Amino acid sequence: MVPKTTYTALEVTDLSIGYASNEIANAINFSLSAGELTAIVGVNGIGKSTLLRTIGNVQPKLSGNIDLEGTPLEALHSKALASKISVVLTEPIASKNMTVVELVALGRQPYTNWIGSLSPKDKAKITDSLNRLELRHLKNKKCYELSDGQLQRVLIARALAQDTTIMLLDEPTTHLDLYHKVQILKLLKSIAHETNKTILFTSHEIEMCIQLCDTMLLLDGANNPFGQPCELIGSGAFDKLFPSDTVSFDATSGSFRIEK
Ligand SMILES: Nc1ncnc2c1ncn2[C@@H]1O[C@H](COP(=O)(O)OP(=O)(O)OP(=O)(O)O)[C@@H](O)[C@H]1O
Repeated sequence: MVPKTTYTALEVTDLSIGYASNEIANAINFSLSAGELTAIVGVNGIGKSTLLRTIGNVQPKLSGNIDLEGTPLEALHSKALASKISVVLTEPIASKNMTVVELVALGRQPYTNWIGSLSPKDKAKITDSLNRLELRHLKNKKCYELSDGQLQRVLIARALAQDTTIMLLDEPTTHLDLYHKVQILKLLKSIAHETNKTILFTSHEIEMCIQLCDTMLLLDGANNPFGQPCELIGSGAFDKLFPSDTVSFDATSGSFRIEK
């Protein structure tokens, strides 16, 4: 277990995101400590994936600031960035012909030498990631032989092997059944708390996030409230998320109720 140190791992200030001149969301402000599990939630098309990709430097911001451990994102060179942020996106992977262990080993690329040979430290990180994601028995399987849930765990293992301060995941529980959704979120929580990594992910599982996350960012196209789930519930942040004649939020149980 990595000793807990609290410092600001990621700070987002007055961020505006979008595509070319098309602004999708603005006034995004939040700050994440090391060892924190945080979900970005909000309705379809509000900009959750766009925000995650912007923080991961996959696409440019429109304006505002993104600071990683006090350094502006744009001041970091790609190699330094790859040792600070790992990103798991929803796009299908091009390398399904690889074995599980080969794909996880790709996470070590920022650290390997010019011929890409793995040091004992690289091998230890790969083994640790496979163990933590319960993938040892699958390590020699081809990725195309895996179920969606198993592949999701492999992609998280690759990001974990990258050993970055911050892990970004776009909808890590899509396609999974209820049990495996909970399993993945609990796993992410244990990784964040036990290894002091900051994990930020997008999700539609708002009720699950309320129960399992340390903090949540609710993209709502207006104020984008951020805080601990209980604070967001207390401030009524979830109440207007969906049209109340269809779905309403019950603050006592922290769950949504379908209006019949
Ligand atoms: N490559 C792109 N070019 C232009 N606009 C885009 C692009 N990708 C997404 N958008 C638009 O940006 C907006 C936000 O999309 P985004 O995928 O970030 O939302 P989201 O909250 O993640 O949605 P969902 O919950 O449906 O996954 C949408 O209106 C979408 O049409």
